[in-house]
Amino acid sequence: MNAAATSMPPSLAVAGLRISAGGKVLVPGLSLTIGRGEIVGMVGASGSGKTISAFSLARLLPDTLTQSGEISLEGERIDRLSESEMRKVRGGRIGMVFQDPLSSFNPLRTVGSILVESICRHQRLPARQARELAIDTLATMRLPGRKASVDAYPHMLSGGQRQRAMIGLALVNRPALIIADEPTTALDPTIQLQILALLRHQASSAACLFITHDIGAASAICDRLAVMNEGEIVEEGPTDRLLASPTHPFTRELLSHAPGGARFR
Ligand SMILES: Nc1ncnc2c1ncn2[C@@H]1O[C@H](COP(=O)(O)OP(=O)(O)OP(=O)(O)O)[C@@H](O)[C@H]1O
Repeated sequence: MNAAATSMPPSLAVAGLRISAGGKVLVPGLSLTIGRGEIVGMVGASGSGKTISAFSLARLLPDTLTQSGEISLEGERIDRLSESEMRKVRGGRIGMVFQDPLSSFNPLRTVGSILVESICRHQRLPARQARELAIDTLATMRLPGRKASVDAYPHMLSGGQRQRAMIGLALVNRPALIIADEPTTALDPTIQLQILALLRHQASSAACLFITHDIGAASAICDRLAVMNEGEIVEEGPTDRLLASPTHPFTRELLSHAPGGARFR
């Protein structure tokens, strides 16, 4: 790594993130750093705080939850931005992939028009160029028949194709950070592998936070794992090291319950 690269701030740096619901503290003080091109898997049992932590990075928590703490994207404190400034960050510098693209995509809009709108808003390209970029992006995501996919409505695509389109939408504006929350949980295992490989390959220049309860899926694509329990990261380390020699009792328990363990490696 050269001197310029080492002096660059990480893509994401979180320090002292605290999330509460009324008087109840759900996440007491989370700190996490993700470098450019790195994929970090946040794993843990249901209710351990993975989703609320991920959503808080994009400031997407419901009004019933409050957050504090520092969130920096490429060195810029985004926790200090106004809501209207955050709207430019979401979909632009932060791309998001959720479990169920059918409920995230507007059913009345073609997949292409959803991409075009996002490209025009964040890259300020004219509509014609935006449509070309949408077509190219969907082709890169290996959706069939170039123009057929761009003009398809979400319900016309299979679950796997929809998820590819959602990854395309998350990546099209070349974000600094991708938040992928259980992106393959609803898909069958053979498709899961393809989608994870696509995410790994296409997200190569962004930082990616991959939320899952499936340690096998995390081990397939993550450089590092962060194990969550009751709102705290109890263990963090390179994927191979953490899977081979977990030190925290909760990590050991999580691994012992993983069906097939790290089955993709
Ligand atoms: N809107 C809310 N109001 C109050 N508490 C909430 C709210 N949303 C989530 N919680 C609580 O926050 C905690 C963490 O929830 P979260 O959804 O982040 O867990 P998770 O690790 O993502 O679980 P899962 O794998 O089941 O999605 C849980 O105790 C949950 O009940």
